[in-house]
Amino acid sequence: MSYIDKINRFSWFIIANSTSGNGDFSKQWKEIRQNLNHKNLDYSFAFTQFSKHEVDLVQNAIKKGFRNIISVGGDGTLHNVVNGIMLQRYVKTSELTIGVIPLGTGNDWIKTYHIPNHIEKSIEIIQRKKTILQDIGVLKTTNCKLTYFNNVAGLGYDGYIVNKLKSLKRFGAIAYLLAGIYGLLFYKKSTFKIIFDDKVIETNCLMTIFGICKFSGGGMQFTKNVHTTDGLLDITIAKNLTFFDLIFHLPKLYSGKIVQHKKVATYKTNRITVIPKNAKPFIQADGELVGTGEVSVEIIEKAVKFCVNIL
Ligand SMILES: Nc1ncnc2c1ncn2[C@@H]1O[C@H](COP(=O)(O)OP(=O)(O)OP(=O)(O)O)[C@@H](O)[C@H]1O
Repeated sequence: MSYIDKINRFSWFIIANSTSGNGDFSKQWKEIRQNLNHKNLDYSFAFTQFSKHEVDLVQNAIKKGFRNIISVGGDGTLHNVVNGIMLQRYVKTSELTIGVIPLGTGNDWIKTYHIPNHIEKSIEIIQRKKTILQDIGVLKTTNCKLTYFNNVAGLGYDGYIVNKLKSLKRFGAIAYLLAGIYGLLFYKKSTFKIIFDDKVIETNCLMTIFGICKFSGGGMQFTKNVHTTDGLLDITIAKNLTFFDLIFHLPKLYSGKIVQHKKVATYKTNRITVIPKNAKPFIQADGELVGTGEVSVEIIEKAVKFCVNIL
């Protein structure tokens, strides 16, 4: 074991995004440091200076010998930390552990694992270090650009909402609902050709979702029977759903019962391609915009360890 391994095996490297969420970051950071010190966790930290800076920060930390990373922020910060891990070549990704202290607006990934949106409780979960080796998805978009995701990705209406959210996040968690309603009024469906296993489905489509975990869009559930370690994507094809279908079934978007609607089909697969026929819809991954138009998706089984709330 090298000197670096020895000093960093139990150390955490914290990557903090001061722009996440709508809280007073300096107050939240003070509370985080007090809790970490109180629990005697050994850590170093860095603040992101610009969007996607997480990728470089995580790679430098791994290069220095850190194997445990804490993401302080929302789903976007975590998404970028995961991308940094998946793109580095210093160490096997499954040897790396991520903990999350949620400070974001939607904080959807933590909901699948019952991690509370609470600084002290989330640090307790990190300290316990009960981990799950979770699957990670990979999207291939135009020009063969690869983007990894740890929660939910999709294209169509959900991508349109993510694009709209940029100007609404200052309103806090309600931004997701406002963007959703805006999308219901203005988003135009198009025809998608969807290819997986031995199937080719061509349909007028509101959106196609690729799920690893359960929640997206600030607490909505579009996926069915999610298992985060089964090596399979949970596909939801929301076909010709109308404005009225969605408004009348709004509670079902949050309870997950929307997947039972006759215009919604669900599947499991490990590889899928979606080709929009007459439009270039936005593609989102974990609430971040990653491209437009055609996309191919695969899953990497049991790729990264996450600290989760298992008693
Ligand atoms: N210093 C920075 N300045 C500007 N943007 C940043 C900075 N650091 C990170 N970012 C970007 O901020 C974006 C949003 O962060 P994040 O998603 O964590 O917060 P959020 O949008 O409030 O939460 P959620 O996604 O859970 O709703 C991410 O794309 C991230 O790359």
